[in-house]
Parts: sequence; structure tokens; C-alpha cells
Amino acid sequence: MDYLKELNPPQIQAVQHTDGPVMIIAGAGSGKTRVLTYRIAHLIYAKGVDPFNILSLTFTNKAAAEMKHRIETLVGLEARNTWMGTFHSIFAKILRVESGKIGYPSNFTIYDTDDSKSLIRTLVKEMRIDDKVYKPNVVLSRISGAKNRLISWKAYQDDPYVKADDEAAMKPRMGELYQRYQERLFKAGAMDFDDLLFNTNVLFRDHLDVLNKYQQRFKYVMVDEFQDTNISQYLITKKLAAVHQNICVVGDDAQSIYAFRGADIQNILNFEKDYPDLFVVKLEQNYRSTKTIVEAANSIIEKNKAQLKKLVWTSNPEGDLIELIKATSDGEEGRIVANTIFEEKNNKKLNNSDFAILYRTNSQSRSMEEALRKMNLTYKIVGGLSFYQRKEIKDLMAYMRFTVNPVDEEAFKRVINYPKRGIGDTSVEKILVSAYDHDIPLWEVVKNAHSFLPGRAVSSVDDFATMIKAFQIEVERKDAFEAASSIAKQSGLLRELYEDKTIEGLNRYENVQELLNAIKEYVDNPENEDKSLGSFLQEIALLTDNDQDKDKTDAITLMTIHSSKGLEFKQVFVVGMEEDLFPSQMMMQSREDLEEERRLFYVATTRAMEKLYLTYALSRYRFGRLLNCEPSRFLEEVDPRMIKVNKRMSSKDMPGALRKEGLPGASGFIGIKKQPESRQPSQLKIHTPSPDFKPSNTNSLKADQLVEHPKFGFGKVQKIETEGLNKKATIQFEHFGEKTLLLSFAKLRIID
Ligand SMILES: Nc1ncnc2c1ncn2[C@@H]1O[C@H](COP(=O)(O)OP(=O)(O)OP(=O)(O)O)[C@@H](O)[C@H]1O
Ligand SMILES: [Mg+2]
Repeated sequence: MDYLKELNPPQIQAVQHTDGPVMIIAGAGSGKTRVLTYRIAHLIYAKGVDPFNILSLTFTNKAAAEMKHRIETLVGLEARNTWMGTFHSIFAKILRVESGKIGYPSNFTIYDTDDSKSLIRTLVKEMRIDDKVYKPNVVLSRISGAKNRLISWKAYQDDPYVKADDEAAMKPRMGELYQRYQERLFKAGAMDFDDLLFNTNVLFRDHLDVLNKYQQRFKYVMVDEFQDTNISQYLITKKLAAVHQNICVVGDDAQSIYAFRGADIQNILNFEKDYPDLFVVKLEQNYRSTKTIVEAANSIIEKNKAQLKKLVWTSNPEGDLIELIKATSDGEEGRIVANTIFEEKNNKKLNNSDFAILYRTNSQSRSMEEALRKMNLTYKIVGGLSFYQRKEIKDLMAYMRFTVNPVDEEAFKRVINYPKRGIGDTSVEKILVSAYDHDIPLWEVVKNAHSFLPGRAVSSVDDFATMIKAFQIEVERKDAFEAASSIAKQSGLLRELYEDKTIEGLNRYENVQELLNAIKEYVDNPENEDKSLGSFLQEIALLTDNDQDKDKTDAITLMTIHSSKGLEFKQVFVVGMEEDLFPSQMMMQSREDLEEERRLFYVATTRAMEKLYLTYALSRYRFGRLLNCEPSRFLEEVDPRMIKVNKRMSSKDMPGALRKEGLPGASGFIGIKKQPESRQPSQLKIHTPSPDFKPSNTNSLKADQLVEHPKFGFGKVQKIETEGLNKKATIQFEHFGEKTLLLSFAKLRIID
């Protein structure tokens, strides 16, 4: 097999050096992920390693799926058996098997951020403390920060510095809140995302037999995006690799962008200390981007002081200059981006999926979406409010969760009185308080409602318990799809949605059907061995933002820079290049923070393969007000030789005269040398008909036929409609988009 031919010499070295610790720290686009992929293929193919003995940890499950697929094409189906996924998904899988050891049920629920915040709200109320001081997201991020550094609630409470810190922040009861939060999660048989790693550490610390089992299993351990691991993740990896010492980490310190979530660049430096006989590989050649983009990116990251020096070069062509685009408002910014994509698509025959629009915060997607929709350009938003965050989906999932794990408090709160069955808030509260005060599992309280509640509510709660018991029997006997369908029906949820005949109601009903489709797909997929509902629920709980683009149609990608890590697109727009927005005002407290923002900018620019655009607006709606904006300081940090100031405008904003000339005027830009225009903003050229152009008889014109129009050029018939006496054809023209023409007037030549 010739796969080594597809690598350069240092990459081959990294692939072939399979035994002992290896670290690859190299710049963006230099093939780090590719090396990991080929390394796994090499282990299986050349070294005969059993795929079950290989563990690789990736940034998203989607990245893992892509890697698996690639390895499959290199070495065959066996590749499927490697352990590959995010830290969270891999260790959730292991915890599901071992959870009994640390006192959790094997069907433990995974709480998402909403569940966690709701629990914190409940606790704050119970403790009678100020919910304006103890805001759920502030409390949660404090707890999360502690857990990511492996600080238990006990250690938290015992640490005088932490205590002083909380007191200074006017939150003296944080430690107590952390403790109650953990206790309640435990009672609910639930873990939040951070617990998956925290508890894995506990498991490996306290149960050496379990640790030993996995140490023996994972003979080879690999970590992608190593710069963004936190200490909790690092310790797990280190422990697992302690016996065989075959650990390979790849990363780029210049792309470390999760310090705010506890990622620690120190891990890279520690790695050298922890493994003195470390084999270090440098990759310097970038295969992803044009020279212009590589050099611009180098000029950006150079400004950071805390950086390992690295060389990144490319033999790719020079490529286009980076376009700097100014807009008067965020609305105009959106229109310019949409217009530019439209033109570039037509001029260069690109697909929607060749484009990405990257922004600092999710809320910036709105103006982009509006403009794209107006131009009929298909797009998808990665992250943001995803399918699984919708209320109706969460409701049905809560039924399933409670069935599988009937102590799950947050699931219980969602479904006990939805659809309405006459159980009031007071009764719900009584049930929860009884369980907590008497230390009885929630499910026992629900099953024995008569002992805890006044007469009226008892029979409704009894009915609810009977229903859940019936669901539990189904879950045991049937696969996830059959059980879920039955739960959707018997719970009354489907009927409730079906009876709502508004458009939103209809949408919600369809969404639930779509969830059932997804479960069917899961059950039908031969790769999923465990077809139980519990197993499906876990899979869903672990979807990362990036995994949810189920929709495979050709679409422009909109996402935050954070979620774009590791990806590449032919053309990339980094929008909202304004002070306070990027670098973000919220995140900037120190020089380190500014450097992290700059690394984000580096990540954004290095996603582009062929062309990069940086755009900014002079005014923008933020926090409900129209604010004036200044261009980002980062724009001045890009090597000016790589930039041209473009005078693009959206057609709508162009004054009439300029529109005709195609030369819209715009002023220059702060401190950046203007470059001579290498290319005029392209105009759609009117087609010159072929010499043999002769209109055809279009009486029998059909969808899918190819036609030529004397002005609009070549196109494909989408559909034919008859309206009264007229016949109309909708045609997708290569350069002019979709047009509907009356056939009795249009001169069309049918090409066959
Ligand atoms: N030796 C090579 N020959 C041809 N193409 C290569 C080679 N090495 C890498 N590439 C290609 O270059 C691109 C970037 O590679 P890859 O994504 O592995 O880089 P990376 O270092 O992981 O980047 P990032 O830091 O953004 O994660 C990919 O399209 C990859 O297929
Ligand atoms: Mg990568």
C-alpha cells in the first residue's frame, strides 16, 4: 500500500514512529490531523495492531467520523473498531459500563446546560439567596471551572483562597451551592458535561483494577487539538498511557482558544517534562492555504509574546489578496457578503459548501441570514439553537429520560404536568421536597404518592406512575424506535401537538416526527450495536455543536470562530472586524486575554484555502441599540502587503450612476496602504448567443432539459407550469440564477 506517498518526510517520520511518546506541535494546515489519520491506518495495516487497542480523541464527533471514514478507505472496514471520539463521548461510554463502581446507575442521564441552570435556579430558591447575585450562568461557570481543574466541592470549601475570592465577589455561599448541586445531580442519577471527565478521574483514581483494564486495552493513545485539553483531560490521557507509553499528541499552541473553559497551554510544556524521551516532530509546510493567507496569518500571530516560535511556509500559489470590506451598517455588511458569495459562485463555479462565514458571537448570524435568504442562498448554522434544543424535542426526550432513569429530576419537572394532567406546581414541589428531605429516590415518592400528597393530586400522580411503568416495560422489550414511538403517543404529547393547528404547532409536530426518524436511523445503523433507548439517549446528549448538521444539502456554513477549529473552506469571510466585538470587550481583562483573542483571529484566517475576506461595519445594532463602531485593531496587524481594500457594495446600497458603471466608490482605510485594484468587482456579462442559435419549438419542453437563452445564456429547466393559457418555465441559469419565463415569448434553444 502506497499511503506513505501521500505524506512529506517529517509526516512520514511521525507516522512511522509508533512506539513511545510523540508530540507534534505545528502551525495550522500543516497536516497534523492528516498525520494522526495515517498513523492509525499505519498501526492497523503495517503493524497489525488490533483496532480495538487504539484510542484517539478528537475535538468533535464529526471530526472522528471523518477520520474513521478516511482510515476505512485506506485499510478497510476494520477501521470501524477503533475507539474514536471526543473526550466526553469516549469516557461517557466507559462510565456507562463502570458507573456502578462510583455509585451511579448505568443509565445515568447527562444534563445539558439548560438542565444544569434549571437545577441551580431551584437550589438558589431553596437556599433563599439572591438570584441576581447567584445568576445561573455565573454559578455554573464557576462550578465548571472548579471541576475542570479537578477541584471537588469539598476541596473547594476547604480552600481559603477560593473562599476569599468568593467573598470578594459577594458570593460567600458558592461552596455550599457547589456541594448541593453535586448532591442533587447524584440523587438524580445525572452527570453534567464536566462530571463525565471529573468522574472518570475519580474512577481511575479509586479503582486501579478498572484503570488497569483500560490501560491494557488502549495500547496506542492519540489526541488531536492537544492545545485545548484541560488538566482533567490531560490526567486521564496520561494515566491511560502510563503502561504502554505509546502516546501521540498533536496541536498548535497558536490555536489555543479555550483558556476560558480551563484549557491549559501548560499541558504542552508539561508534556516535555512528563516524557523526557519524547520524540518531537515539526511540520512546517502548509498545504491548505495560498501564500498570501499563510503570510498574513504569520504576521498576525507574530504579535503574540507567549508563543512557541514556528515556521510556516507553503509552496501553494500566491493567490488573491485578502479583501478588506467596509460597510456602513451590519445590514449592508450582510448584503455585501451575500452578493460577493453569489458572484464568486458564478464566476468560479463554486458550491455553497465552499464558503464559510465566521463570526465572534452567535448573535451576528442574524444580519447574514437575512441577506442570504433574500438572495436565495442555502446556508446552515452550526451551533446556535439546534434541533435538540427545541422545546418539543426536549419534552419528548425528557419522557424518555425519565423512563430510563426515573430519578432524573430535571426530566421529571418537564413532564410531570405536560401535557396537562392536573398536577399543580405545589404538588410537584411537594414531591421534590419529600424526596430530598427524607432522602428517598424521586421515583419511590412518585410511586407512593398517597403517602406524600393530599387526596386530590394523588390519583393523577398514580396515573402518571402507571404510565411510566408501562413505558419501562416497553423499553426493556423493544428497540429504541418502537419504544420512543409508543412513548410519544401514549404520553399524549403527540396528540397535544397535533391538535395545535397553527403553523408553529405544525412545525413542532413535524419536529417530533423528525426525532422519531432520527431514532429509526439510529436503530437501522449496523454500526450501533446497542439499540436500546438508553444508548440512543446517551448518543444524543453527547452531540457537540459541530455534529448537528444532519442536513447534507449543499449549504454555506455560518459558525462562530470557536467552532471552526480544524475545518477548511475555499473562501472564508470573517465578519464584524470591529473593536469591542473582535477583540471582544467582554473577554478582555488582561494582556493574556488579548492574546487569546488574537489566537482566535489566527484560527479564523487559517481556515481559508483560497480566499479570505475581512469585513467590518461602521454601525451595528447591539444590545438593542444602534452603536457606532470602529475597525478592529487586528486589521492593522495584518501585513498590509497582503491586503487590498475593496470597494464592494451591495447592489441595493449602490447609487444608481455607480451601479451602471460598476465602479462604486468608497473611501480608503485607516493606516493600510491601498493596493492597486487587481480586479474590478465583477459584473454579470450579458451572454453572446452561439453562432447557430435558433429558437426551438418549446411545446414539449420538460424539466431537466438544457436550454440556451440569447441573453441569459445556458440553463436547466426546473419545472413547467401552466397558468390559464400561458405556459411558464422556471429555469436555473448558470450565471443569472433562477428565472421564470413565459414560453410563448421566450426564445429558447433546446440543447440535446
Ligand atoms: N503531505 C500532504 N500532501 C497533500 N496534502 C496534504 C498533506 N498534508 C496535509 N495535506 C492537506 O492539507 C490540509 C490541512 O491538513 P490538516 O487538516 O491535517 O492540517 P492541521 O495541521 O490538522 O490543521 P489545523 O491546525 O487547522 O487543524 C488538508 O486538506 C490535508 O488533506
Ligand atoms: Mg487539525
